[in-house]
Amino acid sequence: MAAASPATSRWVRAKLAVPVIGGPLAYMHDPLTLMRHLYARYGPVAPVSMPGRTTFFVLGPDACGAVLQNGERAFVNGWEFLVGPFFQRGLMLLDGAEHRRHRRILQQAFTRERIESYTAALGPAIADELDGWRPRAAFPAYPALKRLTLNLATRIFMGGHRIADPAELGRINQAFIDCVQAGGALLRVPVAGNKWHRATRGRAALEQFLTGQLPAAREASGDDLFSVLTRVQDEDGTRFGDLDVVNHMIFLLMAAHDTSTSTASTALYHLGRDDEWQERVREEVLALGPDPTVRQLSELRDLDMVIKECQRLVAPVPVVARRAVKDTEVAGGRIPAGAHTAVCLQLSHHLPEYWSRPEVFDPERFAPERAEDRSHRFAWTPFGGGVHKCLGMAFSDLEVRTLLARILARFRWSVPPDYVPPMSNVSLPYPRDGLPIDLRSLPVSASRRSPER
Ligand code: HEM
Repeated sequence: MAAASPATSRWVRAKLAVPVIGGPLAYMHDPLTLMRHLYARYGPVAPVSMPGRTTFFVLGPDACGAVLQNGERAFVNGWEFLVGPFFQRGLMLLDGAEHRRHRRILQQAFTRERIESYTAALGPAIADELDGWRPRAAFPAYPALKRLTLNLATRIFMGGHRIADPAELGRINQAFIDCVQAGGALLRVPVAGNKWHRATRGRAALEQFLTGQLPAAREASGDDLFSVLTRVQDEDGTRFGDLDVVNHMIFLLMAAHDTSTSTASTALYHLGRDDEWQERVREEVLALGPDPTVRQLSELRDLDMVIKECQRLVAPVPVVARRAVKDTEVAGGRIPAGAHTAVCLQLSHHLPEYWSRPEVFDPERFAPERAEDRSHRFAWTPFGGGVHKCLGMAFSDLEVRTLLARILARFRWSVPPDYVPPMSNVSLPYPRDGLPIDLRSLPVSASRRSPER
């Protein structure tokens, strides 16, 4: 791979040289530059000093694939350290036999029929939400998308138990933000007002809210995820207890809205810079007529390529966390027992060995004729791999497609050609400035063909 430029290498080296907090500082400032620098300097396994520990960064698709597949059973999940207290006992934080047992039960809530029933409500729900968007210059797209996807997640996943009161929704949204942001906290004990403290309060608010709704969800026998989780069972008839349902719901609601928001906001940014692609996917969507079904949307080729390209350029989960349980070797690099390990999915998406001009927005690279994502089994891994591979992949694909299709059918937007959003990388990446876009309604003649209600 091309070495990091001398200026960026100098910059990363300067940050890394700061004792104890240099690693997190370099990561938070620019994770991709850090990963490039480490890969050029150390190869597939690079030690980085973090507060209280050394974390081994795993770089490149061979090494990432080996850790994700975990053939030697040398790794367990490493999320506990980052977000354990706030997403405790969510599926991603479980291991071994317990993880398998919970995943088997949870899978019953993500069968094809269940996903179809969740997604049937997506179109009208998104249309409702978009009614509240007021087109203008510098429309803050990121917070609008985040509100929208959290509303969708609570509406689709919690059915009748959805949060109707905007103030309550605001509190719940903030509680999720606080829990996710704690992952990047340098001080990992609660001190009044710090990140850890806010996350502890956030977790308590989420537990209180969901526990309060639980009896109604049990009674309802509805088709929403919350009710379904109270009923699903594995082949031996094992079901979740109340605490399990609450723990899984907190993780699922977080997983379901932050990641989809990230993909949708990357798409608004790149389509806002590229009129040709924006028009091309709009034409594809409008050709389906006034009310496309989720199934029709799932067959759109250009929209598919755009979404994949956005998830390549900005992986919503840039790194997944593991911990070594024995001394092991990964792609020739040594990782000692007990070491925290950061599997750098994002770097694989940007390596010129696997992608032509990797920094360019070029959805056609996913077309069958080019299929750059097939250059390596682990070249494109926004959803991870191995036993923890994302359970919500199919749902999220349909959600993001429906969301973008509805936006394309209703609005046209742009960003200045030289605008690059300043990203926060404290936890999951998001544009710190709210991603201001110039949002306009489409002329009625165009939107008449749109999938409005
Ligand atoms: C663009 C959207 C999404 C992306 C990029 C994404 C990414 C990921 C990644 C990388 C992992 C693996 C974590 C690891 O290996 O430690 C994961 C796990 C998971 N995701 Fe997603 N996710 C998305 C949407 C969703 C949605 C919508 C849901 C639920 C409705 C969901 C539920 C889960 C669950 C339950 C796990 C844990 C699986 C396990 O540990 O067995 N995700 N996701």
